[in-house]
Amino acid sequence: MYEAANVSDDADRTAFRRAEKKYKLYYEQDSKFSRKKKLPKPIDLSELLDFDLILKDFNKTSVLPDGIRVVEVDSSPVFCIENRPGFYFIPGALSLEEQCKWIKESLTNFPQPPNRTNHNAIYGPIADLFDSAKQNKVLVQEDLTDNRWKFYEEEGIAKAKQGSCKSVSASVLLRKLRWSTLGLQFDWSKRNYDVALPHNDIPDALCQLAKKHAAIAMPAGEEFRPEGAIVNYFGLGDTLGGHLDDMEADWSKPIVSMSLGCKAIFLLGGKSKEDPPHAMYLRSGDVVLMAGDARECYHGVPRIFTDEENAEIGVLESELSRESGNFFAEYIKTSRININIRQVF
Ligand SMILES: O=C(O)CCC(=O)C(=O)O
Ligand SMILES: [Fe+2]
Repeated sequence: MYEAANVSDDADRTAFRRAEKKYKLYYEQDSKFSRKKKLPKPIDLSELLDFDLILKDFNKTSVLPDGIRVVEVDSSPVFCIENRPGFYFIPGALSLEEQCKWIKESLTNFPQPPNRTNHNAIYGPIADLFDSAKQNKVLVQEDLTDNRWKFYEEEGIAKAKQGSCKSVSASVLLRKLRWSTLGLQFDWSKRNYDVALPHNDIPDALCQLAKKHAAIAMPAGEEFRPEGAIVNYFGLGDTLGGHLDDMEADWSKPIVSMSLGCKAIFLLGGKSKEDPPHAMYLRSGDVVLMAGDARECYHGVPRIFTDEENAEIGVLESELSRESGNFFAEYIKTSRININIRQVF
């Protein structure tokens, strides 16, 4: 499914790869300041599709840019791209309250065992990562032979480390959280769903939300069945390389993909990496659907924005800090979370 963003299999040779390089984060020396200071290199954003703007213009004038179509769902516009059938963009689909709820769930409950995360391979299952980070705890290796790790308060570390065990702080682990899986667990080494792995159902409220937004992309008369989900966590400089999600049985069913936190650039290519991709902004609250032909289209995230001007999460940040203290707000200020929900069978 995924390939690392920095693989050089196709170097600069494909249109998709060239777009990834065009939008990814590079640093350059800042001539005005000290020699060491580096700043993000400015990029040309003029070709990006901005569905927030398209929506505003459409509401005012009923005019759409070339190549963009609209379908109305419960009197809210859903946008399509003419040459990418099966792709749907629902700007601002999630309310502020829903965004806050799913950010909090993504950080607290979703990475809890039996759900797996990228940390499983090294540390085994880790419970209560978010709370441990909040309490400045440290994960210490207890037993070398069976690779057991346990959280300690900072003052307990000296004792725990007497045997020169390895340790890592919970806040570093939270920063390095890259994915967690909900429902049926995806096995990254076998690149498939492993139904034998213990798992919980996807929470009902998330299922209902996914079903509601999936409806427009579903074959007539059928209801979306959320069976597995991948939660992606992005910090500054993190990318998701061009890929297809092809491990689900029935590609007529959509992938329902929700964006939370900092604004990102999404590339929607074609069925070949030679097809020039459409580049578009994904903002907190946007929902994207990929069904049918669009399931065969390469896509990826070459960039997230964490600077105040581009991240566009001021309202979200203040709402999060108002209702639940600074920890969630601090995390999301420099992060993006994507929840993508799939019908597996
Ligand atoms: O982060 C995104 O918006 C896309 C995620 C995605 O394509 C995936 O997880 O398969
Ligand atoms: Fe994907």
